[in-house]
Amino acid sequence: METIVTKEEPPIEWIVLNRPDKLNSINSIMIREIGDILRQIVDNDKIKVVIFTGSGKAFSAGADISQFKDLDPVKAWEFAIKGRELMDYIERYPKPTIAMINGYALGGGLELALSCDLRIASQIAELGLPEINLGIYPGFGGTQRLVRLIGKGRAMEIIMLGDIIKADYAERIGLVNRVVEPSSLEKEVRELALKLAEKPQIAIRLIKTVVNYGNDAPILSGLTLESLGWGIAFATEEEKKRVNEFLSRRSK
Ligand SMILES: CCCCC/C=C/C(=O)SCCNC(=O)CCNC(=O)[C@H](O)C(C)(C)COP(=O)(O)OP(=O)(O)OC[C@H]1O[C@@H](n2cnc3c(N)ncnc32)[C@H](O)[C@@H]1OP(=O)(O)O
Repeated sequence: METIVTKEEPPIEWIVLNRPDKLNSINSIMIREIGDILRQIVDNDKIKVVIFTGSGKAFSAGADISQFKDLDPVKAWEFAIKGRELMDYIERYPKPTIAMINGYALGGGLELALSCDLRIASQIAELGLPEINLGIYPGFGGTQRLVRLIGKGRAMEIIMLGDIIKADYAERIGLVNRVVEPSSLEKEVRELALKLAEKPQIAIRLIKTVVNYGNDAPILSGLTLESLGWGIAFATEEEKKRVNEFLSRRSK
């Protein structure tokens, strides 16, 4: 791999964006390599959680702007589709994903974090969608995912002004789940991942399916999906084991 470093630490797979001299900006090679590693590990049952982070002082400063100068409208469209399809794949990935935001998460970098299930940020992280300052706007799904995550008013402010915001404010508006000290970021994220890995994996997968597909559908369709998934959970060993354990403890 040229642009990422991966570390298998079962039950965790670490994917480290690794172009620190370019603040881990996302080029076509990185898009391909992230997709490749995710496809490689998707059937590996030892891996239960995927963590994305960046090397050096950034999570990622966004799409690689140096690639923009060669883009005509059709190539720009194709680049945006490739990036967006990767983000869609991450959002719908069958294993839980965490963005460990160690520094700048800007533009396409923040859009990658938005595709993850959870975002944990260092106190020194800075986030934003500054594309407007380049005369463009988020093209890896940010216009849609940010609105759904934090609401239209706040999303419009972030997308239209393009300001960089601090981690504490990002936590207050629900853009990140939690902010932690830089020195304890890795430890806290690892603990969170291990906690997630202990949960019944089929139920986790059902939650991801119901929440993600339900969120995009009219509420009655989402609720119907919820009921169907709920029924499927009753076909799992984990459900039987955990419900029986609970009931047998109470009958003693
Ligand atoms: C076509 C589909 C597009 C999909 C939608 C996505 C769009 C985008 O993401 S557009 C990019 C949005 N991001 C930005 O506009 C941020 C750009 N970067 C900065 O503003 C600054 O680098 C900074 C504030 C994040 C940090 O500043 P500083 O600490 O002073 O560091 P440098 O500016 O010196 O950066 C170091 C090094 O990294 C290169 N670099 C930084 N960001 C990018 C980037 N997005 N693309 C390419 N290269 C980037 C920067 O050029 C420096 O490299 P050298 O010039 O070789 O030293």
